[in-house]
Amino acid sequence: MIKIYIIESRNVTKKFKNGVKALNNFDLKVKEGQIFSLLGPNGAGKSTLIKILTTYYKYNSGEINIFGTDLINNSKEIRKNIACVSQNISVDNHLSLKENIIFQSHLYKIDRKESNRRMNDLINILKLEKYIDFPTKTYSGGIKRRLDIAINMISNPKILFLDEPTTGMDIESRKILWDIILKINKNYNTTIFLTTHYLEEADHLSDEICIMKDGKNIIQSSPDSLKYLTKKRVIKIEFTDMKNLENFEDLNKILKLNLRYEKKQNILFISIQNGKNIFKDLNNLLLKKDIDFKGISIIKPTLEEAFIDIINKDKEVNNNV
Ligand SMILES: Nc1ncnc2c1ncn2[C@@H]1O[C@H](COP(=O)(O)OP(=O)(O)OP(=O)(O)O)[C@@H](O)[C@H]1O
Repeated sequence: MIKIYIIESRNVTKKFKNGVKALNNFDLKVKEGQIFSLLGPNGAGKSTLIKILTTYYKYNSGEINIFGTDLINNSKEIRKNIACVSQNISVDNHLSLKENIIFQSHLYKIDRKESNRRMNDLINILKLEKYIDFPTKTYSGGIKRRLDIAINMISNPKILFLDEPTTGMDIESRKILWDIILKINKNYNTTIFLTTHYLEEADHLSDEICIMKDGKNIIQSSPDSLKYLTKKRVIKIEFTDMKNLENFEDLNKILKLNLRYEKKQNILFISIQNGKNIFKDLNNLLLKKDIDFKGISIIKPTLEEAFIDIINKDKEVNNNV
C-alpha cells in the first residue's frame, strides 16, 4: 500500500526580498496522526516553514502537498482543515472563552448544538472548567495558551500547528500542556506539528523529529533513532567500594587502556565512542581480575546530546566542502 503523507514537501525554496534563503531545497514527510517536531538552531527556518505550511507565506519553488493535494492550488480548502497556534496569542482578550468559541464557530459555520458539544469536550480535555466566563485578559500566559488551543480546536482541524507552544511557561504548566497535546492527538487523531527549543519536550511528545539548519532538513527520524545515531556513549561502573575503584584505575594505567573517565564517589563514568565491544571487554576484565562491582551499564545519550552532535557534524561537513 502506498502511504500518503499528510504533509509532504520537495525541494522547497523560500527567498526573502533581502536575499535571505530561509528554506533551501527543503524536503519533509509527515505521516497522518503523528506528533511531529521541528527542531533547529535560531534562524534555521522553522517559523518560515510553519508560515508556508499554514498558507501565510508563498514559496519560490518546489512542491508542497497537504492532504495529498497541492498547497498552492488548494489553499482555501486546506486552510479549513488546519489550525495554527502561533507564538502571539490570537484570542480576543476582551471576550471570554465561551464568547471566543461562539465567534470562532460562526467563522467556521458550525451549528450551535455541535459547537456546544465540542466546547464541552475541549473544556474537559484542556482542563479549562475554571476559566470559561471571564475575559481572557484576566488569565496567565499559560492559561491563555490553553484557551487559544481550545478555540483553534473548535473547527476540528486535521492538523494542529503549534509554534513554540510552551515558551515562557514554568515547568508545571509545560507538563500540563504536554498531557493536553498527547490527549488531543489521541482523542481526535489530530496530527500535531510543533516547533520547540526544548529538546526534552520534543523527546517526550514526538513520534518523529526533523532537525533543520540553514533552511535544510538535516535528518528526520524517531527520537530514539536520533539518540542511537550519536556514537558517543558513557559506560557507568558502580564499584562495591573505593578500593575496587582504585584497583580498576591501576589496571587502566598498567594495561594502557587509555580510558577517559570521571569519578563520583565509587562510580566511574567512562566516555567511549561506539559502545558494545568495549562494554563486553570491560565486563570480562572486571570478572577476570576479580574486581568487585555492583553494576555496569551503558548510559544512552539524551536527545540534547544527539542534537548537538548532529548539528556539529553538519558544521564539519560544510566546513570541509
Ligand atoms: N520576513 C522576513 N524577511 C527577511 N528575512 C527573514 C524574514 N523572516 C525570517 N527571515 C530570515 O530567515 C531566516 C530564517 O528565519 P526563521 O524565523 O524562519 O528561523 P527560526 O528557525 O524560526 O528561528 P528562531 O528559532 O530564532 O525563531 C533567518 O535568517 C531570518 O533572519
